[in-house]
Amino acid sequence: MPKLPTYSSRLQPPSAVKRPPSDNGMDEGAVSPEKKSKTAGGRATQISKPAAGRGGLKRSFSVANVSAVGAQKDHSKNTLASSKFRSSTLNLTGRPSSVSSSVLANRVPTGKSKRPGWDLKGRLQDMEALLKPREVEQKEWMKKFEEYDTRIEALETEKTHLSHDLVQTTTSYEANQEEIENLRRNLRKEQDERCSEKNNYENTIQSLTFSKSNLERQVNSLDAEIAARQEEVAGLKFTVSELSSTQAGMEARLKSTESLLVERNQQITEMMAQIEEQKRKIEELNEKLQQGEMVRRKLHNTVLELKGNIRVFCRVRPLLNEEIQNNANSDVIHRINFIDEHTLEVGKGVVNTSSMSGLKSRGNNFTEFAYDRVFQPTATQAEVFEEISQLAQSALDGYNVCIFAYGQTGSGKTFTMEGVPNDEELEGMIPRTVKHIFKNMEELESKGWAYKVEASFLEIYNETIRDLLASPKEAKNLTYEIKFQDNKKNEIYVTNLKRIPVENEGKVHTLLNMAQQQRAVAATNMNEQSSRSHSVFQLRLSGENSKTGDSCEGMLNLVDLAGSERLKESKSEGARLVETQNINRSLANLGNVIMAIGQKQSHIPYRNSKLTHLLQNSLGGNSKALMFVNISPVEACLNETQNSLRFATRVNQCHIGVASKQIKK
Ligand SMILES: Nc1ncnc2c1ncn2[C@@H]1O[C@H](COP(=O)(O)OP(=O)(O)OP(=O)(O)O)[C@@H](O)[C@H]1O
Repeated sequence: MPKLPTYSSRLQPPSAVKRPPSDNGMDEGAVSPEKKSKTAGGRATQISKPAAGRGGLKRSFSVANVSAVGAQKDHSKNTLASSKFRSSTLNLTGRPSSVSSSVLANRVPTGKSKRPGWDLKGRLQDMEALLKPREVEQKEWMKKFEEYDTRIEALETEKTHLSHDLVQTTTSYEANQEEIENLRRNLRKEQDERCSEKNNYENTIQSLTFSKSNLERQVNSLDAEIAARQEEVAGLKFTVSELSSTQAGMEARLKSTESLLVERNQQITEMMAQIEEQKRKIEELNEKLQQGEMVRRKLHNTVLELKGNIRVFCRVRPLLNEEIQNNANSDVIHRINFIDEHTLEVGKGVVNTSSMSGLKSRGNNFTEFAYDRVFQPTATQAEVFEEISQLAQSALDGYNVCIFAYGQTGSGKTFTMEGVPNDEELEGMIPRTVKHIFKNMEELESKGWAYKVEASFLEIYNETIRDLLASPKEAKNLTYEIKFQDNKKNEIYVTNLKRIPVENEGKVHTLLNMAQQQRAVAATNMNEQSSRSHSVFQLRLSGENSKTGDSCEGMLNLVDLAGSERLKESKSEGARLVETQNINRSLANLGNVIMAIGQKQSHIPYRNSKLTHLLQNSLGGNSKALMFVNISPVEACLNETQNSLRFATRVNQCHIGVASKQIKK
């Protein structure tokens, strides 16, 4: 495309020419004053600028009055006119401009000489000749400009249309975008809904599938059940038919049974009569049994009476380990001869063990002692109890029974009475008696006897009574005195002393353990030894016979006496001396009481000691007593042994009368 002609600042387009607003939004009036002033000063500024938006069309023009880029078509027309005019501008100095000169130089007819200065006419002709092609050229240019203008106008119009289209397109694009967005949103919503619907359907399908499989299973089991029922029905049908035939047989048998029944009824009536006869016989036998029991009791009592109401058993304990060592490692007892099961002899002579008979022969200075029974060191607890078990029976029959162990300290009294705790073989007379009593109580139950058992356990130390079944806290500030229950019954009791009901054998063991603990506490607190006190275990047995209406009340006293050392032998002093004196006094009084009873004295000195006072009812005429005299086999104890044996002999010689049964009133 040809370049647009430039405008000369000096050849401005007519001011009347109407100019459109510039492309960049600035109209002619928007030309800065600075530029206007510059233009007014006649100074022209050449600006060469690409005509943007005009299809790459470039124009070069003066900005004397027009500063806007991309002038409109009117403006273009004016500028073209100016350009035509400018092109023909002459240098007023009489010389053509450099461009025009060359052009003119080109137009001056070659071969003609240069007109002289004065030939103005000629020169004017030359110039007109030169201008003529210019005018033609100018017309062409004008035509071209007009074409350009038309084209520009068309382009402008097209542009306007395009802008309008663009706006419309943008609007519709935006509307479309919005609609698309809406559609997308709707689509997403729809997708979500469909998705949740799909999940719901899937869940429903799953549960339906599960239900279906369940139902299938049910159907299967029902099918199986139906099959089983059908089988059952078939079986039942078979059974019914069988039963029907059986029924027919049964009916036939029933008829025969009925006749048999009549026969049997007759037999039963006969048997009933026989049973009545048997019952009568049983009652007769029961009566005889009761009478037999009474006879047994009487005979039992008579046997004991024949044995004597106070009996004495002597028990010699074995040498203990330490004593064996001191006895030249021998368990041979040198100072005691066992003659038979009733007799022994004790002395300082030499025992001859080499006699032909095998029996130890009597040496010099031996004294013989005879008792109801003599137990050698080898005698077991069970063997000893065998001999006293009848006394336990007497307590159940309603007698007062007293079993006591007498002997010096360490002679085996406690071993005999209590034995070794928790060792069945070595348990002593108290636990064995209790066991025997409860066993007999059970047997007597079948004969109509029911018993109530109460236990007390006390200790007499220095003539003071202490309750071994009461804790120190319970016993605090309590005094224990021996009193008569009432004058009629003559029953002795100790004030504040605990009486604990005993339902079984086990309870008695608990009480024995409790008593042992109390003794241990007392021993620690008061620096005393158990051997320095008398301990008395009492069992009250009240029986009633629901068949015969009989009743009885027995009392069993099991006494472990304090050591019987003589004052001289004990060499005690101070508090121990007082203890020993008290013990000796009470033991001597026990002997005196027994003597007085034996001699049937009018006054029995029961009240001279707490022990005899307490045992008054069990040492009197209507009681049965047994004394163990416990003997130590140690040579060094020989004197005490002899003293004990002498005391026991005195007791053994007493006849304390005929025991009488205590009938409960
Ligand atoms: N028959 C026996 N068999 C075996 N050991 C016995 C026998 N008798 C007593 N003993 C033992 O001899 C020792 C003294 O016995 P025990 O304590 O019974 O004498 P005690 O006369 O009660 O003395 P204390 O008056 O001091 O209470 C104990 O170790 C005991 O186990």
